[in-house]
Amino acid sequence: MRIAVFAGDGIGPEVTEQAVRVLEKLGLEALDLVEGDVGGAAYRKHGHPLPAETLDIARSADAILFGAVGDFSLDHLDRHLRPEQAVLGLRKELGLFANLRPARVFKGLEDLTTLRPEVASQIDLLIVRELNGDVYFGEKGTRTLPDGRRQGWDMMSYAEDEVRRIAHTGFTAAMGRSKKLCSVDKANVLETSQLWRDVVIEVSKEYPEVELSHMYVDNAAMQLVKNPGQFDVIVTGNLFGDILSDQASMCVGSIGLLASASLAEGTYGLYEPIHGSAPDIAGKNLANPMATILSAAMLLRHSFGLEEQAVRIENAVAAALAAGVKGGDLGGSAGTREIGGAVVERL
Ligand SMILES: NC(=O)c1ccc[n+]([C@@H]2O[C@H](COP(=O)([O-])OP(=O)(O)OC[C@H]3O[C@@H](n4cnc5c(N)ncnc54)[C@H](O)[C@@H]3O)[C@@H](O)[C@H]2O)c1
Ligand SMILES: CC(C)[C@H](C(=O)O)[C@@H](O)C(=O)O
Ligand SMILES: [Mg+2]
Repeated sequence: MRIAVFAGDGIGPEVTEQAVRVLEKLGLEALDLVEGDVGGAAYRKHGHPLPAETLDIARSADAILFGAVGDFSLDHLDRHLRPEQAVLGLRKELGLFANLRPARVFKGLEDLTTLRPEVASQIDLLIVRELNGDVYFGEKGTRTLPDGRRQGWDMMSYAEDEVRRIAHTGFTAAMGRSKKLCSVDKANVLETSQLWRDVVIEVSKEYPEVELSHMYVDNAAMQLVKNPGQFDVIVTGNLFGDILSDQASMCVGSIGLLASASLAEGTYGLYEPIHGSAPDIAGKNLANPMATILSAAMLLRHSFGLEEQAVRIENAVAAALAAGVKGGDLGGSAGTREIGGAVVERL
């Protein structure tokens, strides 16, 4: 089992190191980890955030464990050279169209979220975010209008096949959970969203057991705070899914807890925490590595079918939290390495 490890920038290397410790401790047969450069780190070394060598490594592997990319000191570069292009490029080049972002409250954290405990404790949801389309990948630019004003523009679009395949992912996920799917859009304003809604309704005919609902994204943001327990699976576009998943992370305690899987057709996937490179805490042993460790669990489950080992990791994280092992993000004092060690001990 060949896993590409792309640690990236900021806290990326710190949190990835702990996830690798966990994977190594499991004693998996034929574990083959191969590192590659991405993001700002790759730009500084090779002049590109996603060098051809890295893409080759990704293609030679069965799955990718990804840390984070982003470096504010490189934000002046042309967009195609900015660190974030590494993760965007991998998603597009490798056809990673389905982004699964689960959020649930771990035992013992009910009092640590920014919601009231009785509200937060209801959360066990999955955001299915489309990852290859939307305003992220449309044409974009800046231009000067005839009257001299500068204008930035980004084209938002979804083609029906793009909506259809993520809708199937959403319905399939709902079938495996409590058979409730909420499609989030902005169909009251956007044509892109109206097509999204129409296609989701068409696809729903193939899943008569699933209860489908629709919600506008502004309301969804509000409902996630008011009554998040109402959601099971949410399916949504690239931009709305990005925003709602950061919001969901605080509803369960911290962005340092939310893992994700970015899946292609088949078993190939990229697995990463939903957070970024957190330059404000980088290099200080302050980052919570649990989101990355939980992403490694998703990797074992989705790309290798190793359900038992995935559950071992998830249980070890839950046990560490229940024992009070918490980083600064959760009001505790455990450092990145200590948290990694606490999980490893409990595997
Ligand atoms: N997939 C990715 O690689 C990815 C995702 C999001 C942002 N980014 C990039 O990361 C950089 C920073 O972006 P940002 O500040 O908006 O978002 P961020 O997620 O990096 O950080 C937001 C806040 O959350 C905190 N935080 C994040 N992860 C944490 C962890 N594991 N433990 C404890 N605290 C944590 C940070 O300290 C910060 O205060 C930018 O360059 C952005 O483009 C990359
Ligand atoms: C870094 C950025 C391109 C990325 C996104 O917007 O998808 C990030 O915010 C995420 O959630 O993975
Ligand atoms: Mg994001």
